[in-house]
Amino acid sequence: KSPFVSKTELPKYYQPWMETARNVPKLIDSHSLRTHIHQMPLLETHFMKSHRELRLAHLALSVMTMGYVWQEGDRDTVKVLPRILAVPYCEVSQRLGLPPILTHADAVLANWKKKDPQGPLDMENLELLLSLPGGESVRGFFLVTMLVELAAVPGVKAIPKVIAGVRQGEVATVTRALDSISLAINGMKEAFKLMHGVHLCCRWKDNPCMAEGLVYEGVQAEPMEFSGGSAAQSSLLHCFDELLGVKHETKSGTFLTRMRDYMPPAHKQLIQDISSHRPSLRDFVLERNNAGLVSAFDRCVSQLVSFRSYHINVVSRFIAVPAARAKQLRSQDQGSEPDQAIIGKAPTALEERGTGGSAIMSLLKTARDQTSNVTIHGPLSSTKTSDLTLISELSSRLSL
Ligand code: HEM
Repeated sequence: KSPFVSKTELPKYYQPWMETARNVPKLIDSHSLRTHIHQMPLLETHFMKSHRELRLAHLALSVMTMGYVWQEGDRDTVKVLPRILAVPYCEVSQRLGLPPILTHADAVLANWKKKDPQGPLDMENLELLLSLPGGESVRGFFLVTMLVELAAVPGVKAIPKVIAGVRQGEVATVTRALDSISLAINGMKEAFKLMHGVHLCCRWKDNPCMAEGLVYEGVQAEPMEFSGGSAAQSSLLHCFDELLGVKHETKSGTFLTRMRDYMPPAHKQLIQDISSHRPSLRDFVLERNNAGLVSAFDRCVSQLVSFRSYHINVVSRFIAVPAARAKQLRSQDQGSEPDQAIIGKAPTALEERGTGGSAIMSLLKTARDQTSNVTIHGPLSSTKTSDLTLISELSSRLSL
């Protein structure tokens, strides 16, 4: 079987889950999802055998849980997830080694299918298996992120070639494999350009609307806390960072390391394997001091920096600027009608976290700058210019 196929159906026994999960946006619209979930049967999880079935079940249970918690927006969240969801959700999560919350591995990696199975993997021919309220913007957000993942595939496949080449001392093999990686990272940035909106997945960790976390009824009496879905949970950049020897400083490093607990264990293991190989790629490049090899290495770093710069621009455009604008309007407290529209659309998550906006921008910027530090021929001059204008425009608004 091709690895690029998501499971789209569960055994018939699980129909109540799949039917409810497919209707989450509609049931939220009619404010009836919670009532609907209370009427579902408590299902056993042992009829699911394969990894892909479990991944689809995790996705379905995650979507229902997100809908259940946020049905009334962030003003009326719940403190307890009923056992009908909580018990099977935690069982499935445990079998997969994933936390019981919607992760990148659910919303993006296990959540798509081709409309025409013979057709291409592109936006027109892809659809989500399950969605959340937000229509086209949710579709675009998850599917474009999936296309970014897809663009990275030749790069990920080249990593073992780099490692083998380093072990065997083959400069030409390593150079060629590094070229595939920089090409793939460039492709990731190109795919990212299809992104036209945002969707913030909510969390019950460090979230003022759910300061006490969430009790998973029938699992444990104490509330649990989990971070929300984010592409920081994608293994891609972690893999490339480890290969190139990028060392993240304490704060962003702690965050990124925590995000690895939100990945399927095999992904986390891959990152660890890449990081533990010796001699390290960077040491090999320094030791051989071959001009072609050094520039292939530096091109990879440069592409990774450029991807992170583009990401910073996207986050500025879609989150930080609208959040700052909405905050400003809200503090004036009497917006005109168009102003109210801006307030309504802005992602409140950042505003309400107070310093959250600037903390996130600073985390992203630090991660980008740490990447730039691993070049052999010194920090990259081109890296800081592309988002400089936006950042300085933002600085005044967000006191970065
Ligand atoms: C509209 C699209 C996107 C927005 C608004 C966005 C937003 C964010 C935010 C706010 C963070 C900070 C950490 C957090 O709160 O989780 C973050 C981190 C991160 N995001 Fe995105 N993101 C987007 C798309 C993507 C895509 C498509 C990728 C690549 C697959 C990606 C990869 C990352 C990575 C790797 C981090 C960790 C920081 C780093 O390693 O540089 N993001 N993103």
